[in-house]
Amino acid sequence: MAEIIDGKQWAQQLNVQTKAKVDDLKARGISPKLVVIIVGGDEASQIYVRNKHRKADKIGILSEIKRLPADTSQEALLSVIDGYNRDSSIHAILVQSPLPKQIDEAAITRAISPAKDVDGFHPVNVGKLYTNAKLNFPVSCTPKGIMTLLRAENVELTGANAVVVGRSNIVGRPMAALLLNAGATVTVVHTQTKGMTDYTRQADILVVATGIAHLIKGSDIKPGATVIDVGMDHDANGKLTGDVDFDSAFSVAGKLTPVPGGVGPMTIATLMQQTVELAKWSE
Ligand SMILES: NC(=O)C1=CN([C@@H]2O[C@H](COP(=O)(O)OP(=O)(O)OC[C@H]3O[C@@H](n4cnc5c(N)ncnc54)[C@H](OP(=O)(O)O)[C@@H]3O)[C@@H](O)[C@H]2O)C=CC1
Ligand SMILES: Nc1nc(=O)c2c([nH]1)NC[C@@H]1CN(c3ccc(C(=O)N[C@@H](CCC(=O)O)C(=O)O)cc3)C=[N+]21
Ligand SMILES: [Mg+2]
Repeated sequence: MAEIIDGKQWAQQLNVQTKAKVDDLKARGISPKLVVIIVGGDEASQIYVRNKHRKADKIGILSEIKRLPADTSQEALLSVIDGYNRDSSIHAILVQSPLPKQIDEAAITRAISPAKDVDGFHPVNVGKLYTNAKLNFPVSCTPKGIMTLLRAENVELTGANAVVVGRSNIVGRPMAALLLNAGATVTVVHTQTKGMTDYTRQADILVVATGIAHLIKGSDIKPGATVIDVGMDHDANGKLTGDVDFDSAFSVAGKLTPVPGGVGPMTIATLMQQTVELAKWSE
């Protein structure tokens, strides 16, 4: 039977540390500030944005939500970003994905100042991550939060066989880079992989980020493995669930994150942590 990784509890611990850092910065006259830009009315996005806003408030981070209509042009969004890039009271900018079709996400990613890129999506920051630069720079919050979880849980990273399911810019790719930098042997599998479960069954650490509910079953998992479920999916009844079939995984895995209460809270806590880091690095 797996040990359940309590992401909520580890997130709370991180938030306590972050709050102390906010208090320190404030005593020195710096008030960390995050701006979240949301284009259109995607309901799931609204929930995440509200959660982020509430958490920032509790920790003492200033946060602003900029809501733009769904028909906002790319030019108009670029000009909003430019305003925030120039505003020295703002330390962190997040443009919530997904964006409407008329907007080129990659162009938006490149427009955010790398120094305010709290998602770590800018090619300059991705390059630093991929080259394992010994510098201060932001990293995508979900995989960075997963590394914090793995370390908090004392999961051996050096020489571990790590398999990442999914290759998105937000989760799979930065996750693979972080695990590689930590000394794991990393395999990334995706929709074009032949015999995907031959790989997952070798994984000491299995991170699943596909958006496919219950894609990974207990029989796809190496006994005793640490399984990190990033998925935020909905089952047939519309209930929030993960990419891992929890019930069958539970009897095989060594450690397992639940959905909700696993990776999600760590993502938000890491966003807060990184907002404060950006404020500090900007001094
Ligand atoms: N908890 C959190 O903090 C966060 C949760 N999420 C959740 O994580 C999940 C993934 O998000 P994201 O990475 O943005 O999703 P994307 O849709 O951008 O990427 C999904 C990846 O999974 C791969 N994939 C899809 N189906 C399969 C399959 N059947 N077998 C193997 N690989 C497959 C895709 O492969 P290919 O490239 O070949 O198409 C793709 O690389 C979603 O449920 C999302 O809601 C996302 C961000 C943060
Ligand atoms: N630019 C950008 N950056 C992101 O980081 C980003 C994004 N766009 N688009 C959407 C995804 C998704 N995401 C989540 C954040 C928190 C929870 C979260 O708090 N989940 C809780 C609660 C879920 C609930 O109960 O609704 C949990 O899993 O326990 C989930 C998912 C960030 N994302
Ligand atoms: Mg896809």
